[in-house]
Amino acid sequence: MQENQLYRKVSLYLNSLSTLDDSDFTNLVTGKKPNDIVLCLDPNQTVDDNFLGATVTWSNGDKVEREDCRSFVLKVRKADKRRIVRPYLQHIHTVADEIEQRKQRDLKLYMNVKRYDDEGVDYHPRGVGNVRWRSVPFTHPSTFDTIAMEEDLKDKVKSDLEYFLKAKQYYHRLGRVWKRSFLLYGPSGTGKSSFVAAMANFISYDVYVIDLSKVLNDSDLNFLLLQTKSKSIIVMEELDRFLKEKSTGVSLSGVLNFMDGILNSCCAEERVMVFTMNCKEHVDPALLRPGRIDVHIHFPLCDFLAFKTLANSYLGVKDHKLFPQVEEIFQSGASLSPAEIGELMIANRNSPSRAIKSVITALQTEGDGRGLGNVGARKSVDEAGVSFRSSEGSHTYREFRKFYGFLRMKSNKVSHSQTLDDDSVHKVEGDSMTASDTPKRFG
Ligand SMILES: Nc1ncnc2c1ncn2[C@@H]1O[C@H](COP(=O)(O)OP(=O)(O)OP(=O)(O)O)[C@@H](O)[C@H]1O
Ligand SMILES: [Mg+2]
Repeated sequence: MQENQLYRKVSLYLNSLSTLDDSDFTNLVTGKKPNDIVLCLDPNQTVDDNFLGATVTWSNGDKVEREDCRSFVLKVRKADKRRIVRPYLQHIHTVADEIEQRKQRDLKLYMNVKRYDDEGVDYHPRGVGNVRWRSVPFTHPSTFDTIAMEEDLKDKVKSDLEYFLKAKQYYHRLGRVWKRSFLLYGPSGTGKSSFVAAMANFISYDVYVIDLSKVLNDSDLNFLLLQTKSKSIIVMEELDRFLKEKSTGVSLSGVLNFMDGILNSCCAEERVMVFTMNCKEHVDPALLRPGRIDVHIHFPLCDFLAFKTLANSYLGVKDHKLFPQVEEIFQSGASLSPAEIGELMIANRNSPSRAIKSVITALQTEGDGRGLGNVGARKSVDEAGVSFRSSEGSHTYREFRKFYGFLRMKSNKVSHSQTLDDDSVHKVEGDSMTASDTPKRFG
């Protein structure tokens, strides 16, 4: 049920052969970029290749009953077969990997489609095109630079991702699936989805967005996971809403297994899983334990610092005579989401004063009091880099570490077994980061 990676590599390899240019005819296909032209082997076309002195011939396989099952046929002289087939296929792997490396990965955005239509007819009878993902080019412009967020927190996430990309052996030595899970939680319009796009652009991973309303049941969810490719971010948005409203055929245990079940061992390798919620207070704690969720990131409403970042991005102003008034209103407990502030600034982008006055008015009318619970988040984000809030407001950094393990950023030379005592100072040393995999109890 998974894509045959070798087919894709042979296709890349054949389309790179110069002998394809010498053919009497071939198919010209638009590549991923509008001005890309890709030569594609025609069903009735053969193309020769030479390897270790032997001539081999490739052609397209005949159409078999499954319309989506395409194939290539390789013809090798019997006398050459034993000598060249294996090294030749290795050669194809190498060349195809080099081509992929060279190509700026054109990211794709995959969305899952329903299994049955409204009349209950199976969209994907077994064996015929049962691919449940549809893809479009992923062109979201969001980057970590465009997200108004603590620089320190962004740096921590970037180094976490960079470390993850290089940590295959480390995870396997621990007997763990090489995957990383993030929970992004916070009110609407605070940048969660934009942050996912920034992550994808940062590590050049495709994005699979699971629409739980189109998932039939737990096994259907597993089937979708089975069809995802490595080097991808799998996103489950508004998970808290779905679990609360039970507006999906997927059960809590189905989600728990999706996050950390046995299927992960074969289909979650080299994947980043991201779950977004507006509020995690009422979510089953089993869902949030390390291993299911490795990093929690809170997206608070705006405070004055975030407001200034947005004013700089949207209006190009780093300071303004109205800023003291804005700061005072934020300190009185008013707040708005970055989305709301961003929209007001875009609407008045030609006049910074008018834009800032419109934000002041909005803070005084719609934003009054919304920021009261918000201040702690900023503090815990400052301190922890990975914020953590519970129903009684935000915990201090020390409490946070007691509950959810911690991200230790330290130089390679410090042994992994060392546990940091309560008073150790966290600092980023070198580029390695190890995350404790079992919650540490301190003190
Ligand atoms: N922290 C931020 N920095 C910059 N822009 C932001 C930020 N938060 C939100 N925005 C802007 O607001 C709009 C909505 O953001 P986004 O969709 O990421 O919010 P969200 O948290 O996913 O909202 P929801 O919970 O409703 O899905 C986007 O256009 C984005 O550019
Ligand atoms: Mg969103």
